[in-house]
Amino acid sequence: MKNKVYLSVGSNLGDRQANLTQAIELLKQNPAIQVEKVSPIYQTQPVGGVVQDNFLNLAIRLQTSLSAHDLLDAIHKIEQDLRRKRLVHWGPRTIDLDILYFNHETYHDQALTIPHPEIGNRRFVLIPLLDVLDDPALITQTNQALQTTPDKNWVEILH
Ligand SMILES: Nc1ncnc2c1ncn2[C@@H]1O[C@H](COP(=O)(O)OP(=O)(O)OP(=O)(O)O)[C@@H](O)[C@H]1O
Ligand SMILES: Nc1nc2c(c(=O)[nH]1)N=C(CO)CN2
Repeated sequence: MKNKVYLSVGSNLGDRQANLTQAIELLKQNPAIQVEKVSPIYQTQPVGGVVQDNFLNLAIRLQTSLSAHDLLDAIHKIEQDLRRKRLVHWGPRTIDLDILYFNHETYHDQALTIPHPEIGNRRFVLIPLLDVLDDPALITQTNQALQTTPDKNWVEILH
């Protein structure tokens, strides 16, 4: 059985664009994952009060035969892979992958909260997500969230 999943991906350290590209490549190399659509890359103002460099963010729509928890494990491996590689060659790099939606299922346990609780508070999630959504109900919900979100941080498409 295939599961439809939306991910949010972000990087704000090192070669941010290469980090995003490598994360997508590693997802594609997993035979249990089919990447269906990748949003454009957006440059985004850091959210959360920590003084740090601007992020690059994107969203992904994929199909997978993995369970939500197995997908989380796969995502953690990708994060570790990229961090480890960068530690060796170029010093620390960051990549973060969050599961936004997994079908229409809800998870709330020690490892996973789905839908991701911060979706509505993050323009850097909502705007790329709109580029990859193909579910009319989620498109309506996401457009509404974009209009009502308290987040005022800028998000600009990267040229
Ligand atoms: N929907 C989800 N997607 C990814 N990780 C999740 C999710 N729900 C819970 N987690 C847990 O969050 C942990 C990762 O936390 P992390 O330090 O990356 O949070 P963060 O990226 O700083 O914050 P945020 O999740 O708000 O973006 C993972 O180990 C995972 O168990
Ligand atoms: N713009 C932006 N801000 C953030 C991001 C991110 O991906 N983009 N991720 C965070 C921790 O997950 C905290 N703040």
